[in-house]
Amino acid sequence: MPKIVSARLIVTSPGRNFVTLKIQCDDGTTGLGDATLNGREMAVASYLQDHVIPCLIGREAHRIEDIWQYLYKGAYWRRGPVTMTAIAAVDMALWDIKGKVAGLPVYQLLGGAAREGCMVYCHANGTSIEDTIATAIRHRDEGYRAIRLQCGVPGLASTYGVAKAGQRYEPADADLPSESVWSTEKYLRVVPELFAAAREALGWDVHLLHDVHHRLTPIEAARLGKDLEPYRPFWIEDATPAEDQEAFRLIRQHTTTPLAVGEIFNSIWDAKHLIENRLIDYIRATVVHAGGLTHLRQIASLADLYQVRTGCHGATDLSPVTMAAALHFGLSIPNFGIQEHMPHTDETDAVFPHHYRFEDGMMHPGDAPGLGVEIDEALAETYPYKRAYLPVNRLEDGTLWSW
Ligand SMILES: O=C(O)[C@@H](O)[C@H](O)[C@H](O)CO
Ligand SMILES: [Mg+2]
Repeated sequence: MPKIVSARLIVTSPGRNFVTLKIQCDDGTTGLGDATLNGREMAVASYLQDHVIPCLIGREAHRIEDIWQYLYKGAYWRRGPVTMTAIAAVDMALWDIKGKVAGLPVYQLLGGAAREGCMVYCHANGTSIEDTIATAIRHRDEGYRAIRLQCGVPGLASTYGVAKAGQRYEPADADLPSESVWSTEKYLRVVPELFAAAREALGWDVHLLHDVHHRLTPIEAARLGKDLEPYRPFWIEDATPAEDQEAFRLIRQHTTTPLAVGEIFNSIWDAKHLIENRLIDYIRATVVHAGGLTHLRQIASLADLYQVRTGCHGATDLSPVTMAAALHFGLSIPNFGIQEHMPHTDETDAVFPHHYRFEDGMMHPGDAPGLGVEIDEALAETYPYKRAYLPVNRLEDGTLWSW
């Protein structure tokens, strides 16, 4: 049985910041785990370095469940994004090690392929409706079967998910959070126009998605869901802030547009009420922020009882290690729905050589043992950490609203 002899962190910024945990065993096997918590990266790095790594040394790497329970229950302070991201990093690295020792890709350890590949959706972000649709057409021609549409809002400056000409939002350049102005009224006028134009231009054979980024009230979200119904969106995401989960009942009473929630969830307890009350259709919890494969599997199993499917978060602030883990997971579970795919920069792909691949709108994790991702540490060192944040938004009168 391989024993853990060392564990260390690699922090690199080849476009965005990534925190990676590398665990090494006495037989020489190494495993990688993603520990990236966008905008709060160093908090997780410290949690691992100062508190978790000392507890790992000498443990049997194959005892994944026991180590998970030890880190979760032993912390006393259960749940929370920092804790659960740190546990996720350890968990991913241990599955990677188990796969390498067994000579099997992780999806085989999870039960084997339940489908041929994972359908992914990409992003079409534009400054205008025309611009967004031109990007969407390009992505469809690349083979994507599902596309998330976000466009600039006339009269508003750009913010995350809403771009304006000459003001494209660049998170990695912001040393402090940038501030933008938000207007729900203006936003709610443009999204149905975008979807109408998109169906006109793209037809009905491609799935269309939209992310609201938690910026609406329940009745506004209900209105948006109804307005989009004629265009059959695959989902609207994060329609309202999910702290108030009963809000989704109100949205549901008004619209059959499918709802996706959960990229900021870190525990099955965040998702339980929404799933058991059938208030959502897709759960977006991810490997990296929801306690790793060990815990995400529990969330997906609960969701499966209620025909809620997965739609895991996959933005570029989740590292290629998470992308690989998500694909092993998605390939093997019964209730996979869709996986987000925002391609990383070439620099990031070079730092994290990997075996996953995109073909014909689907992704596959590949058949290399373990997760199938490595890290080029010398190259990683050439991209030092740079503090970076998501933006914040205020209403036109200055009230702080959302990110
Ligand atoms: O659904 C998405 O891809 C966005 O909401 C991203 O999650 C955001 O950049 C934080 O990672
Ligand atoms: Mg989102």
